[in-house]
Amino acid sequence: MASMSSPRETPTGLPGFRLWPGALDAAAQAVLLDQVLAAARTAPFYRPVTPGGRPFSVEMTGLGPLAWVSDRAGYRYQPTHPVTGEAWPPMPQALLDLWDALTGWPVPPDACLVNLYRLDAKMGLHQDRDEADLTAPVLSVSLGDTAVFRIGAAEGGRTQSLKLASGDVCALTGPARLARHGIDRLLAGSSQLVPGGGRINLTLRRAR
Ligand SMILES: O=C(O)CCC(=O)C(=O)O
Ligand SMILES: [Fe+2]
Repeated sequence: MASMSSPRETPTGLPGFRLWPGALDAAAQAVLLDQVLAAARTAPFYRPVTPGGRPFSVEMTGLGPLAWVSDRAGYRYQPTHPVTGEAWPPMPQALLDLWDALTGWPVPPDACLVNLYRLDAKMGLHQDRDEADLTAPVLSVSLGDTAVFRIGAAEGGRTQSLKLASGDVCALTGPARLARHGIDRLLAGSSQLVPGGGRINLTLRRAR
C-alpha cells in the first residue's frame, strides 16, 4: 500500500511511545474501514462485560488468529467470537504490512482487537498486559472521529493527553510497552468516515 510506505514519526516526549500522524491517507483509511466493516458482517460488534459484570461502553470484535475478550470469566485471548462461536475473520494484509513497516518486529501480530466507539464511549486508564510476550509492541490504528487519548508512564505519575485523528497510528514499545493509557472522549462529528458516526480503533498485538 503505497500511501503508507513512509509515514513520518513525530516525537512524543514519552520514551517508547511512538506516533505517526496521518500514517494512513484518506484512501487507505477508506479501504481499511471497508475491510473491517465487511469482517463485522460475519463477526459482529458485541458489547463485552468486565469480570465484575459491567458492560463496556466500547463495542468490540476481532481479526486474525486470536482476539482479546472480556466476560465474567476474565480477560483473555481466544480464537473464536464469543457470540457466534466462529473463528475471527483474517487480518487484512495492509495491517500486517503496517506492523512490519512501523515496528520492524520480526514476528507478525497474531491478534487484532477492533474497538468501536459511538457517542459517549470511552476507555478507562489501563495497561495492556494480557499478552505472553510483554516486549512485543502494540500497534494502534485510529479511524473516524478524533479521540482524546491519555497516556502516562507504567510506573505512575503524570499523564499527558493528545488527540488521535483518523489515519493516525501509534505504538507502545520498549519502556512504554506497559504505559497506562485510555480514551477520555471523542470529538463527536470530527470525521465522517465511520457510518453512523464514531471511531474504530484497531490494535495489533502478539498475544502468544
Ligand atoms: O482506542 C484506543 O485508542 C485505545 C484502545 C486500547 O487501549 C486497547 O484496546 O487496549
Ligand atoms: Fe490498551
